[in-house]
Amino acid sequence: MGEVVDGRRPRRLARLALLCALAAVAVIAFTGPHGLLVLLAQFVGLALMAAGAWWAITRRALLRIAGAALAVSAPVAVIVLAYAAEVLLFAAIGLALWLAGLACARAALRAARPPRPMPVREVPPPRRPVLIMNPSSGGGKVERFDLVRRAEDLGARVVLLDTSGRQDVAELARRAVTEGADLLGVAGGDGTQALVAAVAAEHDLPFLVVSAGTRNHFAMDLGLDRADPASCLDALRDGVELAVDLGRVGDRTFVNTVSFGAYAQIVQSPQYRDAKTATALDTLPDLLLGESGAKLTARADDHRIDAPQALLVSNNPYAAPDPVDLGRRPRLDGGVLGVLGIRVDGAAQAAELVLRGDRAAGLRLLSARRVTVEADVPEIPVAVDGEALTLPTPVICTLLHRALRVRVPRDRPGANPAQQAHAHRLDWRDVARLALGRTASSRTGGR
Ligand SMILES: Nc1ncnc2c1ncn2[C@@H]1O[C@H](COP(=O)(O)OP(=O)(O)OP(=O)(O)O)[C@@H](O)[C@H]1O
Repeated sequence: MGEVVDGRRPRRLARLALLCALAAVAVIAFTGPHGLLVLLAQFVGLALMAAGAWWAITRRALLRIAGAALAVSAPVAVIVLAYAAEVLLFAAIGLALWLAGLACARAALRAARPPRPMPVREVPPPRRPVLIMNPSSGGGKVERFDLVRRAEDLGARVVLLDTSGRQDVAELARRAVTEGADLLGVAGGDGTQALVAAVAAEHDLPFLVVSAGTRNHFAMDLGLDRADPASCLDALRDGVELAVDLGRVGDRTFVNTVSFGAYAQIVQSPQYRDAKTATALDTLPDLLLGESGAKLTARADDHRIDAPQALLVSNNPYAAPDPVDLGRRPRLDGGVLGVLGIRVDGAAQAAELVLRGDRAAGLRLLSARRVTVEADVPEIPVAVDGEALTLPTPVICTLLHRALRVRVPRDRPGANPAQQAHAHRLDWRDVARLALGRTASSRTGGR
């Protein structure tokens, strides 16, 4: 299913992007020294905001309040300064032009290098599908979307989880296989998806994802509709198959992420479920300033990440940092883990992170086939697809390449290239090349 690419579209969009960017610069230049002063103040304001946020999360009592006050007042001060210097309107127009330029630049690169969709395979419909449904997921989406009746109408057998206790979901899935299931599916959160996906992969059975959880990150990156979980059931009658990777951490399977460090430690706390923000605010100062929590060292293939405060290992890398694609993976069949490590030691580094993004020294973005996490303690908290666990060190993460057959509906929003995440970082040199009618280079994000 090749898409016809109009060769002139990327060039037009790239020229429009450059025009918007130049117009933004011209508008600011037009305001003279006042405008330039406000522009400079914006960067200082951003740095102060980040420093204030750092103090707000790593200190307690008065220092915390002062930090929060700085984080809020810095951007307000920039707006007041722009107003006093009578350049507020021009600053707003300049910002709007700059954002429009960014949007056109991104669209130009996307048109020039459309994301390559994951290959699909034609398959006959299943005859004995079994779906495990969690009535508590997503605040009761199974009932709200009438998923049991709809699935049964399409010939599936539904196993409803009893959420009054903790059921062994993997065991339920294995029993369904013994009883002859030729497809396993889950309507529930990502943690439950991972448990059943492991059983499906073990038996080389197709797996069906119904986006009935709260976050549904796996469903999103498969291109499924998160707003309408019932649409995922279309895969039972008119489905196609994708072969995607499965992550392994120790002897467990994960579909999205494994998180180490501050986040994993916080979600372990018994108070976390009832009071998320209060627990995080209470624990973060000690965790981030190194007074509690294990000291981690990660090895991602040949790279070493020393003492990260937070480390995220993902089943395939996330898209290059971009406000539109943030939190999405362009593909799930690339055969590599994504690795993101953060180490921030003070307010100055927090400011650098905000101003320089993925170019900041405190942020490491890598891809690797194997990640080993060591610690100065025998066990560490690990969040696996959002589930809080404690694992013995060293913890090893690997990937099983294309180990899971996922049955998805033929028509799904994420199959549209315009909806797919982009793997490339926005580079204005590429946009300029496109505007001149040359092809953009094919660098990928990550370092
Ligand atoms: N194996 C299980 N047995 C019984 N109840 C379960 C089981 N797994 C989850 N639950 C219950 O179901 C609730 C919802 O869990 P689930 O992770 O499926 O959905 P969610 O939390 O809405 O989604 P997300 O994982 O995206 O946040 C949990 O709070 C838990 O009480």
